[in-house]
Amino acid sequence: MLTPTLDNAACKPDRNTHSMNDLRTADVPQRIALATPQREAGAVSPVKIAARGLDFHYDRFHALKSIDLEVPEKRVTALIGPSGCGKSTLLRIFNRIYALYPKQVASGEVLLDGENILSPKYPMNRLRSKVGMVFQKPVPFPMTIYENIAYAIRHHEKMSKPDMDNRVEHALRQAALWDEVKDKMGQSALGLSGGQQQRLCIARAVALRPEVLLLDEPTSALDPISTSRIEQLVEELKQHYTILIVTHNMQQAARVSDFTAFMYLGDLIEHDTTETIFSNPSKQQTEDYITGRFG
Ligand SMILES: Nc1ncnc2c1ncn2[C@@H]1O[C@H](COP(=O)(O)OP(=O)(O)OP(=O)(O)O)[C@@H](O)[C@H]1O
Repeated sequence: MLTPTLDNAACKPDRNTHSMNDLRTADVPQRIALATPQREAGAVSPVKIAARGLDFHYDRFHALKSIDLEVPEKRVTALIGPSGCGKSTLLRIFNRIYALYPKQVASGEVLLDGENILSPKYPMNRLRSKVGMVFQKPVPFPMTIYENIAYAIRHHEKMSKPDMDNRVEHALRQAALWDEVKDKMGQSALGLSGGQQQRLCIARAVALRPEVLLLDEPTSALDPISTSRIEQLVEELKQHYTILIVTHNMQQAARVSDFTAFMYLGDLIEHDTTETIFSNPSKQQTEDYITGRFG
C-alpha cells in the first residue's frame, strides 16, 4: 500500500518526496492498515445508493459532471480529492439539503434502495428518516445533553418517557459517549469538549435510526485522540449503517474506509476498493493525489 506523504496531502503537497515505487516498498505503519481486507471489502454487497449521470449546478457553475457512483450497503466509502472538487456537494445531494437553496439544481438520478430521491415525488420525511448527516463543525443545540437527542427524536416520533430514555441512552452508547455523559444529562451540551460534541452530533443522527450516515469531514476540527475515537466509532457503526465520509486526510481514508472515490474538478475520476486506490490506482491523477504530488 502507498503511504501518503502527509496526513493532509491535499493541503500540503510535497513534490520532492518519494516516487510511487519508493512508496510501494515503504514500510506501512500498522496505524494506517486498511480498514477491511480487500476480499472482504470487495465481497458482494447490495448497492444502497447509486448516482447515475448526476449533474449539479450552482446557478451557472457546473459543480458535478455526470457522476456515476455505486455505494455499497453497510460499508464505508470515503470521498477524497482536492479542495473544491465537489465532495461536499455530492454529500449534500444524497440528503437533498441543496434543495433548500435557490439556484442549486441536480439532474440525473440518485437511487436510494432503487428509488430516485431527486424526484419531487420522493417524500422528504422518508429521506430525512433514512439519511442522517454530520457536519465538519459540531453544532449541538443550546439545550441539555438529553434534550439534544430527545428533541431530534420527538420531531419524528411520539413515545413515552421511559421509551425515550432508552432511546437516548442507546444512541449515546452507539456514539461511544454514554459513559462520559450519563451523570450529566441535564447539563448544557455546550459544556462538552469538541470531540464529545461531535460524538453527540453522531448520537443525534443515529438516534433517528437512519440507514445511511453522511459524515462531512467529521474530525477536521478535532485533536488526535478525539479523531481516533470517531474513527473507531465509524468502524463499529458500519455494521448497521452505510457510511459516506468526506475527508482530506489520506491516512484516515485508508484507515476507515472499504471503498474510496477520488474526485477532481467536479468529475469522479476513480472509484474502487480502498486497497486498490491506495496501492494500485488506475489513473495517474489518483496516484498523483494520494502521493501528495498535487492538491
Ligand atoms: N453555494 C455555492 N455557490 C456557488 N458555488 C459553490 C457553492 N458551494 C460550493 N461551490 C463551488 O462548488 C465547487 C465544489 O465545492 P465543494 O464544497 O463541494 O468542494 P469540496 O470538494 O467539498 O471542497 P473542500 O474540500 O474545500 O470542502 C467549488 O468550486 C465551490 O467553489
